[in-house]
Amino acid sequence: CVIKKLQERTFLSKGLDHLLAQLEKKDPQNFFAWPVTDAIAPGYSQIISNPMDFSTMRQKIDQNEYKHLDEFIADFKLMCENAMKYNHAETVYYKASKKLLQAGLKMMTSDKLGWMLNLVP
Ligand SMILES: COc1ccc(OC)c(-c2cc(C(C)=O)n3cccnc23)c1
Repeated sequence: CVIKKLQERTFLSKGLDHLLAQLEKKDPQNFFAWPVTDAIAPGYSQIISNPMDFSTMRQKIDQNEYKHLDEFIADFKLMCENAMKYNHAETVYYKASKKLLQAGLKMMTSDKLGWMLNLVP
């Protein structure tokens, strides 16, 4: 019923809020906090067709755009993979994104989160 759907929705967004906060702590330099601009990364918008960053993920949580945990995980992976595509392997950004991806996926795919995987069918 509608009430149950709404309850599940807020339950999921509470869980995603918590996950996002944990992920943001793993980016102390705030390289992933905001959209990357062509001003700071020449040609970025030509190379990266689907940009993603933590502030956009926050917006999507607040607008209930994530129906499942795996959609949230897909955006997190997209954000990290963009950084590994645009930046060369020896850059601080490539290294930070590789480390963030590994630590983030480890945290999100642990069995502790099983309860979130089947929320909001
Ligand atoms: C040096 O301080 C900042 C501050 C914010 C940034 O992105 C939001 C970035 C940044 C973040 C990135 C990424 C994530 O590719 N990047 C790539 C090239 C040049 N700068 C960046 C760097």
